[in-house]
Amino acid sequence: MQQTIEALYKQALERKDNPQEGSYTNYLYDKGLDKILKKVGEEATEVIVGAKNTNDELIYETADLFFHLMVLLVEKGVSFDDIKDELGSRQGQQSILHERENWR
Ligand SMILES: N=c1c2ncn([C@@H]3O[C@H](COP(=O)(O)OP(=O)(O)OP(=O)(O)O)[C@@H](O)[C@H]3O)c2ncn1[C@@H]1O[C@H](COP(=O)(O)O)[C@@H](O)[C@H]1O
Repeated sequence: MQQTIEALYKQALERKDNPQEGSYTNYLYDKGLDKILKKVGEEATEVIVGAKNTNDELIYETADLFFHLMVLLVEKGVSFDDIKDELGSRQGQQSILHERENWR
């Protein structure tokens, strides 16, 4: 079974709107922003360590980081569309940069 990052975001949003008993996501919301930021920092570090070890470890830690990032976005009231818009706005910029490099 596969899970998209957007579906992960929606799940995190659903937990915010409808808290569930025993939910790890709700545990993070209850602890607050500093706890979520601490987890994002830890998971980002674990991605770096994982990348130095094995791809299996890198994949595992990346999934952890994505999950905690989605919780952070929900906590801060940033929508997934905000991220998609930002990424979309860079697509054009990137090709302009490449064109400039090709002129040199
Ligand atoms: N993708 C994830 C996911 N990735 C990681 N984790 C949790 O993140 C935690 C990270 O482990 P750590 O050892 O770093 O943390 P810990 O020691 O358990 O807890 P801390 O006190 O350090 O926060 C684990 O408890 C994992 O279960 C996740 N928890 C939930 N999800 C998704 O969110 C959905 C809803 O989950 P609940 O909110 O728990 O119902 C799930 O069905 C999943 O799809």
